[in-house]
Amino acid sequence: MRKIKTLNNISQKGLCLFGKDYEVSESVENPEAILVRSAQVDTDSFSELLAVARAGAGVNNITIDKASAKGICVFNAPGANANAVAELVMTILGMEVRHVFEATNWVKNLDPNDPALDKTIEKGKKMFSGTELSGKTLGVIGLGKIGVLVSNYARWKNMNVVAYDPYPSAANMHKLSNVVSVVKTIDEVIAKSDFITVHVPFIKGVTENMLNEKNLAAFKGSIIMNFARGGIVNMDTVYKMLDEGRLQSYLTDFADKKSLQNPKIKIFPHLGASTEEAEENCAVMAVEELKDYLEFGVVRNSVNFPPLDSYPHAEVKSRVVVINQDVPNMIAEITKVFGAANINIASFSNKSNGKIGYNLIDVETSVDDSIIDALKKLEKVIRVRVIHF
Ligand SMILES: NC(=O)C1=CN([C@@H]2O[C@H](COP(=O)(O)OP(=O)(O)OC[C@H]3O[C@@H](n4cnc5c(N)ncnc54)[C@H](O)[C@@H]3O)[C@@H](O)[C@H]2O)C=CC1
Ligand SMILES: O=C(O)CCC(=O)C(=O)O
Repeated sequence: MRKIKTLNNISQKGLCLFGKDYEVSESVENPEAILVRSAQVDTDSFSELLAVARAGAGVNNITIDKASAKGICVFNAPGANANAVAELVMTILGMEVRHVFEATNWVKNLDPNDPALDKTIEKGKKMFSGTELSGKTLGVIGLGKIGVLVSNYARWKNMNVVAYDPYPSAANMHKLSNVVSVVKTIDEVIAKSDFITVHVPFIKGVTENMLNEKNLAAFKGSIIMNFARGGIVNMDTVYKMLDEGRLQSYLTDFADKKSLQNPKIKIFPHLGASTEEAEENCAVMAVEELKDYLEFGVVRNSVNFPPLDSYPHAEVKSRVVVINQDVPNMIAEITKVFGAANINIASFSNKSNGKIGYNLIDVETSVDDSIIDALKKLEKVIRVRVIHF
């Protein structure tokens, strides 16, 4: 029985794919794999752990470096919740420029017994007169799965879009509307935008404080949105800009203590991915990734291991998975162990990503413990396991 620990609420649509050979619950001890959304995972706390799957995009809640050092594969679910976030961002932006949050709140707090209620409402609505999105410029920082969708939705609303991403992927760029203006610096986005939205991962020391006092000095627009992660936009700068009237509002999925008190900051409860569709998509993708990894050693959508998507052919009896540091001569060292034991290798697949070397060695016989021990003894080998068919 394979043991899977779930943290957070994971959609049944994904969980039911595990099947009868899996014990899946929050209370599982010594799990082989963890399925998580936003909870913190310290991979060093689980001695048997082979893999962690994030049913979502951001992996800053998982100790990736510790995981790599122990040969634990970490997956995410790229794009599976992107539409949910993109729709929410555009919805909230549309509501904000029309002052919908304040307006509905004002109506709700009127005296229900006021005989002139209709008149009061008609008279008061001028307080909430807004602007339109059409013709305004949206700055998009990060053109990944979410940023591209946000850009395209903004174009459909007849907005101008100016966007920046230092590492755009071809797959994402092919999906981007060809009238989006892609610029080479974040400063250009800031200078040209009426509204800014960020869609990059939080990476300490890299995207941390990516929007800050220095570059936001050039912002002449009114709204900044952060539905990516707290820490990407420098909050001291936001408070200062709001106080000085240089910013109308800050809309975010991530609260900090001080922001709760500020009426110009609208905070949502990390709501971006909370749709039935996104939760199902993420859970299904994450469970499929975990099952393929545990049952076949296949690596798809890992954030720390190289991709290796190869199933064994019908005669294969054992698949040996060797995870090593990505240094020269490892393939020779590994194959030598099989040669010395006079075992024919039916198939050898190897991929590396500069940090991790990942090998799948298929044989048509069983593999005894002495081979595994010899592989484990190789310097720079991090982890070895055998999958029997
Ligand atoms: N509020 C919520 O519920 C959700 C929040 N998120 C957050 O949104 C982030 C983005 O999600 P996706 O678009 O799905 O991820 P993605 O991986 O498809 O896109 C991220 C983009 O950021 C870019 N990027 C990386 N480093 C950068 C840097 N230093 N400067 C500028 N761009 C950089 C990448 O090149 C990539 O194009 C996630 O990492 C996560 O933190 C994601 C889903 C739900
Ligand atoms: O699972 C969630 O609700 C959060 C989603 C998220 O932040 C992500 O996918 O990065």
